[in-house]
Amino acid sequence: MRIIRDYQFVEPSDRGATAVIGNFDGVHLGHQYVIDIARQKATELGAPLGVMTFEPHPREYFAPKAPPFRLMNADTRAHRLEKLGIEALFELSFNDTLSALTPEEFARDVIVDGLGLTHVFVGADFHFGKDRAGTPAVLETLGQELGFGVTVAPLMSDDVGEVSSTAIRTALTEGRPRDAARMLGHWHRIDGEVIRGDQRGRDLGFPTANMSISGLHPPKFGVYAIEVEILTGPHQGTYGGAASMGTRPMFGENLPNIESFIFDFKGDIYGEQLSVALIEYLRPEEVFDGLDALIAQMDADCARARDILSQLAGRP
Ligand SMILES: Cc1cc2nc3c(=O)[nH]c(=O)nc-3n(C[C@H](O)[C@H](O)[C@H](O)COP(=O)(O)O)c2cc1C
Ligand SMILES: Nc1ncnc2c1ncn2[C@@H]1O[C@H](COP(=O)(O)OP(=O)(O)O)[C@@H](O)[C@H]1O
Repeated sequence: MRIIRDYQFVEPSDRGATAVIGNFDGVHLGHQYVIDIARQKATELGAPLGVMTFEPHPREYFAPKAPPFRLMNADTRAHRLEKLGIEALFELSFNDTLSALTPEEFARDVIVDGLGLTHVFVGADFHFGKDRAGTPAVLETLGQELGFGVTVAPLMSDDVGEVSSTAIRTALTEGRPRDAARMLGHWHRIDGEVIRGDQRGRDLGFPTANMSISGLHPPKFGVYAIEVEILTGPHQGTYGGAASMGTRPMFGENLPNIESFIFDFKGDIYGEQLSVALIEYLRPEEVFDGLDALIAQMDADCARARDILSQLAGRP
């Protein structure tokens, strides 16, 4: 997958692609559905299958002080899109210039002159351009005037309701990772590097691989049954585990993070890339009356997590 960040400097060989336009936060089943529609059309046209997205997320750009809401960072999103067979990722810098373009300017400067797209795809609720003035209907008109194809995909829902990044965030905030997974088409994962903590875990008999969740939408704080993938280094593989997400109130005031105890594993994984899937919420973080009580509860958490993981029939 080629990543193109500046719409004003595009190799001639990268022109002529198709692109699904959106933020793709979570790369959920709704996103995958539009990508499937685009894949068919791209094949028909003999054009590369592309995605146009924005970094930072426009909401982060307009409200930089608002609490973090993203389900994934740009790297994880790119990785997921690549796995879906996207050939060209137009990850455009969302800045003063881009945000100030009117719908007409966006179509002319970015879609046509900049990227030379042949066909674009958007969801029915797509808005674009200064003041969100552009609608799918406006885009269709501009496509006719300027000579690019436009497909507007209907919004996807499942038996329970609309599939959206917002609904996924709510499920995670409420401690319902299985509902999030149903809309994502895969478990919600937190990806990142294993960083050093207070080196306390090993003394408790529960060494934990710590990862920052800074910049990400925080799922409900508490203890989870997890599946861990170690993506780099000599210990690569998939393991079960139990993790604590939050501020570790037993040990003073701490920044929120996720600490994963990996079952049946010994080894040094500092600095390695980990992907932690949230499977089931077990309980809130608590302050216990001493370390023995915490350790007894951690034993019980792990027994429960093992039980839950043993009953998983593969993917959600
Ligand atoms: C299964 C599990 C349950 C946990 N439960 C709690 C808890 O209820 N309250 C709390 O303050 N910390 C809890 N923790 C976090 C531990 O306090 C933390 O992992 C430990 O302090 C090690 O920190 P370190 O990795 O920075 O050394 C839990 C951790 C795990 C793995
Ligand atoms: N079963 C395990 N689960 C998680 N980490 C483990 C495990 N066994 C060894 N480790 C290693 O121990 C480190 C965690 O030990 P810990 O005492 O909790 O220190 P820290 O506070 O730095 O996380 C992990 O980052 C990893 O390198």
